[in-house]
Amino acid sequence: MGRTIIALDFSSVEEVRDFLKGFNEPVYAKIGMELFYACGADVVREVISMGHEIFLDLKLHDIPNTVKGGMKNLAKLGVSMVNVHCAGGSKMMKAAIEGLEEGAEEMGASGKRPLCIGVTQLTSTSKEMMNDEQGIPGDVQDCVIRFAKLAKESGLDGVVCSVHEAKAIHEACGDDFLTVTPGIRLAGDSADDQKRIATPEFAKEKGSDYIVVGRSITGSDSPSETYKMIEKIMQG
Ligand SMILES: O=c1ccn([C@@H]2O[C@H](COP(=O)(O)O)[C@@H](O)[C@H]2O)c(=O)[nH]1
Repeated sequence: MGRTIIALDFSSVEEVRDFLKGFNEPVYAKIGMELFYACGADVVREVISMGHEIFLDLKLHDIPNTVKGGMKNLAKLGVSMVNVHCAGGSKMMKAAIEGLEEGAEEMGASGKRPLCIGVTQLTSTSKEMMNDEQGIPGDVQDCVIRFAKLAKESGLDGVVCSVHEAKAIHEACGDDFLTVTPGIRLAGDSADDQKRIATPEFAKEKGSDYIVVGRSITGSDSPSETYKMIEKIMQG
């Protein structure tokens, strides 16, 4: 599977089917709140049955017991990757892993624990927002590294961060610790609501393990050609 995860930010299964029809190869697809809240687990099962791999981006953030129960059920869907907010703390992150392990175990031989990654600071968050609204002083990178270390200590497999922090995270947490980086834009694209953006070329240079690309692919004239062009950069 590739290193470019396509964000399926649609509101109906028809749009998903129509979009994926244009791809003649299995892709790594991300299902987030918009699609999941509209279509539920059925759309996850359907996209998996088409041969695609799924990052289920629901960003759990609740008390440890609730996150554990939620993750136990998500593990039974057959997705490859799920996530939590690191701000939920180490107990919550450990509970997430326990839930995933229990869910995968209940699936028997067919159940492999999904990878679990922690959202550090959203790529739509700037230094000013972090300082003034969240009340966290300092640079975004310092906060992101602190969360990444906490996620690693809690047993997570990696983090969601921006490309700008990927290299420092690998230095602090090791090359095996995954960096999954949204906020990707092609040269000339609008940043939209994203603040910490980067091109696929820069993501490759900084060692992002996976990039997450939504609108630059879904809004392009030829999504499958744009995907192939981006994936070629990541594989290069
Ligand atoms: O910090 C984060 C975490 C998740 N996302 C998600 O990635 C995609 C990005 O979409 P674009 O259209 O490429 O901006 C979207 O589904 C977000 O929910 C993120 O952007 N930043």
